[in-house]
Amino acid sequence: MTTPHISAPSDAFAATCLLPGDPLRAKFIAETFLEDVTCVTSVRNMLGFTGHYKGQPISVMGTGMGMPSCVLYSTELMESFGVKRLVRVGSCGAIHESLKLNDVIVAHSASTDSNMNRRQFAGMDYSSAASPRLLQKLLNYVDTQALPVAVGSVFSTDHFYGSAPEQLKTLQQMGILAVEMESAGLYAAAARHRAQALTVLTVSDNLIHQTQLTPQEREAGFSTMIEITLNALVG
Ligand SMILES: O=P(O)(O)O[C@H]1O[C@H](CO)[C@@H](O)[C@H]1O
Ligand SMILES: O=c1cc[nH]c(=O)[nH]1
Repeated sequence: MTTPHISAPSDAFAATCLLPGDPLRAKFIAETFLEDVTCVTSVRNMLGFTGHYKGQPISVMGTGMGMPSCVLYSTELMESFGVKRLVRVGSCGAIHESLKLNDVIVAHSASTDSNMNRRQFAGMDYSSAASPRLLQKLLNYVDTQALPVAVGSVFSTDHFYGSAPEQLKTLQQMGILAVEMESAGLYAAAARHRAQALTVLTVSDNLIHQTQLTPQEREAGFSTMIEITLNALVG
């Protein structure tokens, strides 16, 4: 099976696929956490892998940055490779006072300044929400293990460098935890394909205190988030 952006056998992916933005984070996750790993696609260096975690098949593939790229790869994975559970494992900029660098967030919903979802929703505002089942699975695991994970709404923006101070203030007033660039599109694409999606994030930047992780930490860090996500999914 070949799609414009993924070249792999039609059964190359597991039904559950982790989706980091960074393809090198996908490689790190595959090599660090999965067993029996095969690299199944590398078109444009957007690396995808399939292996096993605690005996269960799991794939991991980069999506690139922003909603157009993430929705493109997610759509091909759902339509042509049988992926049914899509779990974004990304980085984000925290805007909530309670959050510190490296904290883990689960996004139950995602607002956006993008027009992508409106274009597919007859000009109306779609309510982008996580799969209740996946969210429940993750929260059950987190509660059982008493892990400090924040649950709330995030903001998926088209502009990494475009956040005006007044926009951040508006987001804070609505209780948004953090800013990232994909979840609103991913949640809507999954709904359209009757698939399940969830986003788990690690705080890489604090937009209030102007602190941030290094590029190396963004590529190869985030082990806490990955372990929580994998253990929740196979539990
Ligand atoms: O670390 P990833 O998963 O790429 O996620 C965040 O990082 C990128 C911006 O640096 C955007 O894709 C944003 O959503
Ligand atoms: O989209 C993102 C991702 C990480 N940090 C940010 O500030 N924004």
